[in-house]
Amino acid sequence: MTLLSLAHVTCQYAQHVVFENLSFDIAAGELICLLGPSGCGKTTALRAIAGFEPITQGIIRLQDRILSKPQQMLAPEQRQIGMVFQDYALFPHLTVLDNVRFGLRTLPRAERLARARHFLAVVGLSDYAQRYPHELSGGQQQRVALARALAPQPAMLLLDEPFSNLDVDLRERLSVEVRDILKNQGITALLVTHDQHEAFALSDKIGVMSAGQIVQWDTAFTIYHHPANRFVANFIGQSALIRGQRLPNGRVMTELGEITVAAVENTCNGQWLDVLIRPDDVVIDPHGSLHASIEQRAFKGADTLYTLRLPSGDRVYCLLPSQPHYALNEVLTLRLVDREWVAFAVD
Ligand SMILES: Nc1ncnc2c1ncn2[C@@H]1O[C@H](COP(=O)(O)OP(=O)(O)OP(=O)(O)O)[C@@H](O)[C@H]1O
Repeated sequence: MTLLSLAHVTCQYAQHVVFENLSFDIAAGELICLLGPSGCGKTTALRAIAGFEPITQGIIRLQDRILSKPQQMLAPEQRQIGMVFQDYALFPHLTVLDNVRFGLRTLPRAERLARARHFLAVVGLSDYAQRYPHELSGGQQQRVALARALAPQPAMLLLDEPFSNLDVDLRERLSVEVRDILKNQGITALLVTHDQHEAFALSDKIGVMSAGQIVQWDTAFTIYHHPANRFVANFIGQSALIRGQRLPNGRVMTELGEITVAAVENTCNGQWLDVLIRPDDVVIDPHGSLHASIEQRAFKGADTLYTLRLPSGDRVYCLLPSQPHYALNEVLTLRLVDREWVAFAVD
């Protein structure tokens, strides 16, 4: 069942159109992430849904209620939408408990207290109820902000780069934790971020945005392994593009061998294609037929990302367990994994 729907929405600041004709639906219980580079319009989309920005075309609905249409905006506090911001936005002079209780003013006193305590327990902070925000770590503050947003039991939650002030390790851990909390609570949520690891960890589906448009809407797995276009291929994960030529048998001949690629629109025999090779597409195999020398390596703890130079001078990436640790300039014997490859036509 669709909970939130944006249909043909345009949003602009004076004459500057941030996006036009933006449409997507979010089903009840889904965790969706808008992911895209800085300036592509993610935050503006979130602010339009939250009721902080007017729209000049289209319609935004939450179930059967109209939230926004041109010249008509439901006030943010009437939308039944909770917000979690990048900077936590906690009240510094209120305790953790009072921060969570703050949005429940319409409830009877005892119920406010019980509800606030319940949501502090949901985010694992019951023991911190009497502390002040400055006595908490960044991750704890963000969990208080989450409890505060959940306490009024909104119809859905919007999260604006919620983990970007946290260090990388904590960011990934908290993303997974928050996903569990939201799933356990059955909350529908829309997150915006430019951090793909955050998006991967938290969301059921990702809408990749570029210049005000959604260019792919799918699971993280599909977006990573089957990007819809070159922009998505380059923006998500590490990618190498290897030139190949379509053969009469429909397969593609590349320096890495003859491979089968997924359908590419408007291609014919002899056409040049760029085949996407991910770091996990290349594996060490003593019986493999590929040889490449190590040009660079980036140690990542459990794995190492190697930049490999092929005989032609083209490069591919290869992610391997960090042991054994191969040396720079060492020549590795490799093969490609068995898969249907994604390719893009060369203009
Ligand atoms: N209040 C504003 N007035 C005018 N232009 C704005 C305003 N806010 C944002 N913009 C412009 O609108 C465009 C989209 O901004 P937006 O903040 O939605 O992007 P974003 O994808 O969320 O970027 P980031 O990841 O950097 O937050 C940008 O070109 C930005 O400069």
